[in-house]
Amino acid sequence: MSVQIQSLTRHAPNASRKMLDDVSLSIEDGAFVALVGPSGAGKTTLLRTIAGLDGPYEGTVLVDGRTLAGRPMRERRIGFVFQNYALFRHMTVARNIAFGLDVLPRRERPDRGAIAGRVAELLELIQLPMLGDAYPDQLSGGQRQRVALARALATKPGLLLLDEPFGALDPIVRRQIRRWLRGLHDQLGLTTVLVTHDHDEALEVADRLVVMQNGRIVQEAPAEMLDTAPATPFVMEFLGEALEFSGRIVDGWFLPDDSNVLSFHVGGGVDDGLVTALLRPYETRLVAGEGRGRAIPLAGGSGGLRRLKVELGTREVEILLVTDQVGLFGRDHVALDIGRARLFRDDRALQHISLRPPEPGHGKQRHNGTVTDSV
Ligand SMILES: Nc1ncnc2c1ncn2[C@@H]1O[C@H](COP(=O)(O)OP(=O)(O)OP(=O)(O)O)[C@@H](O)[C@H]1O
Repeated sequence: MSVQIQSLTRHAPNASRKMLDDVSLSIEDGAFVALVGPSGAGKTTLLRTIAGLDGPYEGTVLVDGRTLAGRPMRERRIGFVFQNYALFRHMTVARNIAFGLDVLPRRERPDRGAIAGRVAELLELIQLPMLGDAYPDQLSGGQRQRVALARALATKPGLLLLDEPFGALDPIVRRQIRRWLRGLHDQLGLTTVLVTHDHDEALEVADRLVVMQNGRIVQEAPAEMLDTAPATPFVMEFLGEALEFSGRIVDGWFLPDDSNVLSFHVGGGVDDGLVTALLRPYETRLVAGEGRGRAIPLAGGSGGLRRLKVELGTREVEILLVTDQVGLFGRDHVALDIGRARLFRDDRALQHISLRPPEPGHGKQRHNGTVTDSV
């Protein structure tokens, strides 16, 4: 099932504040989309609006090309799972799963045998075939979460809306269940929208991320694209630790304010002026024999990366460096190469720079008018 949202705005009840502010989003049939962003960004509000649970709003929300208004819940083919999975404690797992079918009007309700068959099928699907007679209190958190998913799937929805469904689980179970969910999504041909705070979770499970902030969509893109070409500094920082360097563009070069950071060529067509450069700590490199910086190894680091403190003179930054640069640790007279930085002006990316392919000879840096090879 597809979802089309056009210019959606929602105000907080009895307030002029906008919970959603001119949101437009298109989710194609079969997509797995994650809504991410800080607390209060509007993720839950957007999800509930897609489900037709709340109103009123301005704009258009179409599910499979039709508005939900006036369509009874059971015709909408939408499954919902919330963080507090709220299974009925006095009902067995099987009765919980069957609930959505049991409450259908008589003429639409499958007969008892068909419901029992569907429940058995779903118990297999969630890999808990023996637990139909158990009660929720007898299950682990991860098992309960799978039952909640089975309950949402009982009426064969085409669209699955998940609001922080794994929030209460420990990290290991959380990782297992999200992989399982992704498999289920593919197997059943669902369209899934997942709200999560956790960008790692979103990156692992979803095809596309929608980053929200203050009721607006800041950027929507496949995960890799968000990291290579974040639209704003907020997106860059939301996705992981980032180092910030201020500077200026002059004649196609980025000239950093820190004297022990190397300038780099950004290509033509960029207006001169102030910019901010952001990059990941593991995207930096050290250049020996240039500048007056000092690199000091720190404890920690993983995956073949060592953590270092680099004293730049006016400030210090912590970077991650591949261990084969070990010869530089503890050396004076180093400079920092930040040629992989994304550049921003007025809080917006200079996209043509961020998306530029690596230039041949990357590593040739000009510093104080000279060109050196970086390590
Ligand atoms: N019933 C309500 N009345 C007034 N304001 C509300 C109501 N529900 C949500 N809001 C406000 O709308 C904004 C968006 O809230 P929402 O719950 O959608 O954010 P969220 O991104 O899902 O946050 P979280 O990650 O903390 O769940 C917030 O500023 C919140 O305070």
